[in-house]
Amino acid sequence: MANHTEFPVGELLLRTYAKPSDTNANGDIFGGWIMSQMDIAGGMLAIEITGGRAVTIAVDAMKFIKPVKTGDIVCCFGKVTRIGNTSITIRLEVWVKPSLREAPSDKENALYLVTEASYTYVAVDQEGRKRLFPKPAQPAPDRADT
Ligand SMILES: CC(=O)SCCNC(=O)CCNC(=O)[C@H](O)C(C)(C)COP(=O)(O)OP(=O)(O)OC[C@H]1O[C@@H](n2cnc3c(N)ncnc32)[C@H](O)[C@@H]1OP(=O)(O)O
Repeated sequence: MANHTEFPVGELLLRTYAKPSDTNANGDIFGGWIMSQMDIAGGMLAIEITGGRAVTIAVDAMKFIKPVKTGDIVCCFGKVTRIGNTSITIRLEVWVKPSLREAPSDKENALYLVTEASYTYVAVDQEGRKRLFPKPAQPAPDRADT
């Protein structure tokens, strides 16, 4: 997978927080909940870029790097890495800002990478059949990259 950097890839697509109801018996957040947030985040970008309905066809290279705790602020960043005829692939990263209760110092309060993956979406019509979509004139904005 891509090299890890100090900064998130692409733009901020979704920001939420992890609730006690999203935890497993160890008190860590379920991987499935994180995958779901990533799917929602990438799906919104896919709809924007393909100009209509889009469905998830594949998830690749999913890696859970660090656990997420209850109260953590969960930020999904994404960047389009491939545009096909009917599909697009988006690299998604989840970065966490620890719960303020547990992060007394500035350093501990910094964002850190917890999960990464590539999600592929297919543009579909109202009947759920794949559809062609016009390719964007230029790559999607990459506001978080400097
Ligand atoms: C099961 C669920 O409920 S999952 C949750 C939500 N997702 C869904 O419901 C999607 C269910 N899947 C489907 O309905 C169908 O697979 C469809 C309509 C999305 C696509 O059906 P098909 O016409 O058979 O797709 P096809 O195999 O031709 O692939 C379409 C595009 O996806 C790409 N693709 C297919 N498989 C993969 C894969 N494993 N990884 C990456 N891209 C893939 C193809 O390369 C093609 O892209 P391109 O046109 O840009 O070159």
